Amino acid sequence: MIFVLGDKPMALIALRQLLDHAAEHGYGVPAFNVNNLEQIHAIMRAAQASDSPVILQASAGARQYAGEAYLRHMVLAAIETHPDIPVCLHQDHGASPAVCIQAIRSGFSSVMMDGSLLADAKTPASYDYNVAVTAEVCKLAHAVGVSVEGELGCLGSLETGDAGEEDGVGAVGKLSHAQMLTDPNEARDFVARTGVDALAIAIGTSHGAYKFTRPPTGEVLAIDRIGQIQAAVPNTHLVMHGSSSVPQEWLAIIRQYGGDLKETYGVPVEEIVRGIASGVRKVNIDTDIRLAMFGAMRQLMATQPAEFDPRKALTAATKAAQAICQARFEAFGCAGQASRIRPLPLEAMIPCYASSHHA
Ligand SMILES: O=C(CO)COP(=O)(O)O
Ligand SMILES: O=C[C@H](O)COP(=O)(O)O
Ligand SMILES: [Zn+2]
Ligand SMILES: [Zn+2]
Repeated sequence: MIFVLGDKPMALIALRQLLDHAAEHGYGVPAFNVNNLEQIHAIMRAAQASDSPVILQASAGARQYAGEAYLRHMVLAAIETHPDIPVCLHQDHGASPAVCIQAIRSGFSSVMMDGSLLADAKTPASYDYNVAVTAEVCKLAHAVGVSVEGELGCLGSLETGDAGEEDGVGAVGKLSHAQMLTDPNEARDFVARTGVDALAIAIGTSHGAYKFTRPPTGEVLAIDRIGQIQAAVPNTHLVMHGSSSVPQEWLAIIRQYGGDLKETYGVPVEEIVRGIASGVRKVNIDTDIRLAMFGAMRQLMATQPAEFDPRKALTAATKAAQAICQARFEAFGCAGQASRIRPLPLEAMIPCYASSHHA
């Protein structure tokens, strides 16, 4: 949506328009979680420096942390400050249609209805439940031009069967491999029955810092399955959750300055790039920003013990996060794309959803 404040145009974009562009030009867009001013600064500065379009995503927890109005106004401030950067504001892991409706009311241009779990965000849901809630959200969101991401399969570790609930979004207890790997045939049926614009898939990634106990092989990170899913739903944009790379450099800094993080490995950037070549268009990243910010703050506080201005620690954190964001924009092929996109008003998107799936 291009709208004008004073003499400044500003660009909010629907996820569908952004990912259609990414599909057409063969790149992927990182979707970074935001909770506060510094994370938004870091992402927007990295986007500005690399001419990249942006997906800012907020969890229900983020809106609770910041407060709905604060979050909304901080994102509006980002859009006002960077009028030439298309910004998609996306609800991450909406646990129910109600959460998605609240996000739409807040001005989000995209919502995720995560119906792979029940509304408690813990209990694996039936396929029929997932289809029903996702189709309901598509009907309501598309009517006002807002895009929808659905999810099929539960995120979890193929190494252990644990779903890993540390971020408050994830199944409890053990899951079977069948629950943790998206089935291509089911994906075809799911897309046809719901009308989702983007589909989050389960391929062995999980949220948080503890994804793999050793650098992942194809046994525990099923990148090859992405191609099979894409062949079944060639016009649907695929989404990888739990896609932090868990940089060993930041783990080392956190440990050096007193942190207690165990040995762990994330999703290598080159594996994400392979996923993008197979149809992944949105790549969710939260943990990497958390690790970089926390590492930078620990380092600053340990090395400058006389300092007491919180802005010093937060500036170090912002710079560390910005570097991670910029590296991901560049690796995923986003750099240079922002200036090639003309965001449409959400109203103009309404007929696009009704027409056959994706251009
Ligand atoms: O998937 C995510 C948010 O939806 C974030 O994943 P990470 O925990 O790997 O950063
Ligand atoms: O999907 C999980 C994201 O990392 C958000 O986590 P959160 O619920 O702690 O904000
Ligand atoms: Zn889920
Ligand atoms: Zn996620």
